[in-house]
Amino acid sequence: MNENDNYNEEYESSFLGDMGYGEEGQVDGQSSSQIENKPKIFLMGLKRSGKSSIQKVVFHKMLPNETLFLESTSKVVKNDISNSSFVQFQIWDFPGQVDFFDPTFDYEHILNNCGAIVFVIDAQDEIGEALQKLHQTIVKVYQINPNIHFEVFIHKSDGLSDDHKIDKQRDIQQKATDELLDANIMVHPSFYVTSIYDHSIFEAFSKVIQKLIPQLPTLENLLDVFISRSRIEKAFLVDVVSKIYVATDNTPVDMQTYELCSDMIDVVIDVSCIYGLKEEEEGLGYDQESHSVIKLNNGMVLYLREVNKYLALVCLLRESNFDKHGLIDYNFLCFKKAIEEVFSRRTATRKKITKKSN
Ligand SMILES: Nc1nc2c(ncn2[C@@H]2O[C@H](COP(=O)(O)OP(=O)(O)OP(=O)(O)O)[C@@H](O)[C@H]2O)c(=O)[nH]1
Repeated sequence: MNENDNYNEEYESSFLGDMGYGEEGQVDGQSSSQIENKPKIFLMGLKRSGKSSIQKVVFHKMLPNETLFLESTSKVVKNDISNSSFVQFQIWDFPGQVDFFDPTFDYEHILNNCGAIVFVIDAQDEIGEALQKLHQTIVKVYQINPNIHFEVFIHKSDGLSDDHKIDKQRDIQQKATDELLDANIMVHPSFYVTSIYDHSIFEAFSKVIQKLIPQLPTLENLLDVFISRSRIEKAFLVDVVSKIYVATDNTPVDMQTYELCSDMIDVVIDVSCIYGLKEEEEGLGYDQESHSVIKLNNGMVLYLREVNKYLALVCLLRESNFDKHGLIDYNFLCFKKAIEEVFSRRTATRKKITKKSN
């Protein structure tokens, strides 16, 4: 099997292309070496476990119900995800029927630039075969590139009761880690219970991607300082198009809060598109003017500000702490400036690397 014969490139589906964004995220303007050098995330797992659906729902805004009509993938599908300044990577969707370790497939070469392997297990199906394949994959990949992160999605959890979900996760986690210990493989995969029918898939993908962002500790520190100075309960730095959060402060993430913050982006963009854009003007309805405050009936306030053309800061705070909102606005400007610095350093470093490699 030849690598080049077996993938479909779906670069045209990049959100950047859709939104007409240019500069850094430009897909068409990138040389093939630039595209190749982006970290890769591999989606693997048995047939019909839900790999293509995950990719379509998270990065292509496909409605979960529409995935029912997805055909089985027959070739490796490469997707270039360049929608956010911090999130630039490729996703490779491996069909369940393809044997990744077929000797004629140049897997050693492609594993070298791989950042993470997301292994999808259908939680509604028999797990024995999936666990076996997961084990084989980890053992082989670890020998070639021990730096790859292994992420296991215990998927289609919507079909399970809450108790059953916990049991399933415990069972899979226990069996998978025991087998690795027996084989003396020092890998600690992360496990997530996911479904495309709720926000769990976005939360899990956010965590997978965060591990690939070298600036993550800086972003988290900035968010910590920002929330403590502004008396905010929770803040997310969200990629506007995919709704993946690239960073959050270090207080625990509650799924409902994340869902609320993510829904707020939709509300703001929908209202901007309907009432904010001039006639015949096309666009995402999101620019440097975008900001919004929504007071909820439970005494909490949602606060959204544009950070750059890809990212929004969405916060949840108590209404009683919103009295000094001038202070929050001021702190936000300092936060935004700091993010710009992180961003410009990154761009400068990249340019240097590109120059050197030329
Ligand atoms: N209930 C439920 N069904 C899901 C979920 N995710 C995917 N599915 C369904 O699972 C079926 C298979 O999904 P695909 O995304 O085609 O699976 P795949 O792993 O890409 O399959 P191959 O291309 O054959 O490797 C589809 O009917 C999806 O609608 C989920 O979270 N919950």
